Amino acid sequence: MTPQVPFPSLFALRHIPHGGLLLEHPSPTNQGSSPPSRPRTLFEKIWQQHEVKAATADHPAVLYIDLHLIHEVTSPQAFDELRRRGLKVRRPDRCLATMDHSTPSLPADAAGAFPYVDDLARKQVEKLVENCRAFGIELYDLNSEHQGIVHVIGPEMGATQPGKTIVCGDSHTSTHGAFGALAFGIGTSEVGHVMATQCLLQHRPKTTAVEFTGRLKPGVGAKDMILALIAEIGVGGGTGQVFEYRGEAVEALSMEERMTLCNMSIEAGARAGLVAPDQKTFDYLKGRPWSPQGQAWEKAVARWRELPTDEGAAFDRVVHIDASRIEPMITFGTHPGMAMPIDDTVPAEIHGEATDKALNYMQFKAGETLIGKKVDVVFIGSCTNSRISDLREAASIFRDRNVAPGVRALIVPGSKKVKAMAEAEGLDQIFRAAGAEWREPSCSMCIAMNGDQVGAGQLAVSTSNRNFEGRQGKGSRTLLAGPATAAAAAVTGVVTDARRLGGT
Ligand SMILES: CC(C)[C@H](C(=O)O)[C@@H](O)C(=O)O
Ligand code: SF4
Repeated sequence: MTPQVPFPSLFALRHIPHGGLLLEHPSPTNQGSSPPSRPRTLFEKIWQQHEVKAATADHPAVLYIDLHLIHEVTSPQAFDELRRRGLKVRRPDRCLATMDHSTPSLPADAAGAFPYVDDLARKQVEKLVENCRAFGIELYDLNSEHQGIVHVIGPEMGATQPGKTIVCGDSHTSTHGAFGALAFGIGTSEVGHVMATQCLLQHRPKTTAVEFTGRLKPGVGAKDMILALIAEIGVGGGTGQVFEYRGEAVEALSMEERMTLCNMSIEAGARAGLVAPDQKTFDYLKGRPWSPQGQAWEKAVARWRELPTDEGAAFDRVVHIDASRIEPMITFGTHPGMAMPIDDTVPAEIHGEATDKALNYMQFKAGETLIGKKVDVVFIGSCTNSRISDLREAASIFRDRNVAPGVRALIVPGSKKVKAMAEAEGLDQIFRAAGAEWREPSCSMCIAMNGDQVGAGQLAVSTSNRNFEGRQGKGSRTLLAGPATAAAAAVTGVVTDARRLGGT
């Protein structure tokens, strides 16, 4: 019997902009857990391998967690709770901590002191050092060559691997799904729970296959794919779901682009996003510090090859997007679903929701184009777009050009490793010569917790993932876009379609 799919009304009422890229239908069959001989999805395989105890009528399932990523913002109360109860971290070897949110993007002074924005930020970071030491957890602190944004360093270190369950007290944990890991954000009390038990109580999500058919046009990337998807299905379109991104356009993406895609799954409300592991995944992971080595590597790859969704496996829902029709995207409003092709005009409503309140905040009018709007700040960074490929894309536009007068351009690599790689290639020289600021790894202006802010009323083009009111600083106005669009805005001083500039 086909179960009810829980969100048809949203789709029935929804306005489908840009010529209907999307067709949506529930797939014919769907059952709960059953014998392994039945074709299974990637999600089901990981879930079944990690279900310590199945859900009952009044109790969620108990799920074993392979990797717990930790940062300074959502861990202090969890550690306090362990202390209060006299508990240890059950598997410190399955935890990995870094500092990113409250950490300065400027280097230490000559005496080795870091320029924290305030005492709270300093205390948060110091507390993490103290807690990781006390509980025996590996930490990449500000002096470590491995430090960086939590969702950048996990994959980079090879800690993120196919088939793992990965959690972190952070909503963009979905990023790690790019490797075929079931990865999702958890709350602070759950952080404590996982620390103490290495398990988590979870309600089983539904599955959605997001099929990107066809190939992307030149000048269109993973950020555009995910913004196009969220614009189509809405910020609630993935609620209660795990997305599996599939199809030709997804297979063609690099691992870094797949991370960009999975990163913003949560912005559609999805619990997690997945891409099936393939040769690109294995090639990316081979030889990384946390990756299996020697014979263990061959065994792991053999196991990982079993993970992709079986032929004929059923999803609860299938969404089709024609990738060949996606244009470079930009947001115009105050959530990531308020996004449109960069050449379009600002709509008066989206998904049946009037946009007037958002447009009022953004100081835009329905019917106008954003092309040519004067920009104050450009931010290239965040766990969405701060990896080496993003910086290369941006550098190709900055090369032999200058940041436009009156524009502040801030470029923040996602990790120390990304920074070192970029510097080895001379990308920092390109950015600096253009007049951009080249910073130290941190979340920086994505969330404005470390003092890097967009001023009140200023308009920013940002490669990050959230454009909520005040997200980048009180009164800040954010346009989310990919690295090429952000770089093009920096060098022209206005919102620009990067394809018109060349260089990408
Ligand atoms: C601070 C943290 C809890 C938060 C999150 O969960 O995502 C942050 O990373 C964000 O991007 O808003
Ligand atoms: S870069 Fe931004 S979105 Fe990513 S973890 Fe940091 S604050 Fe959250």
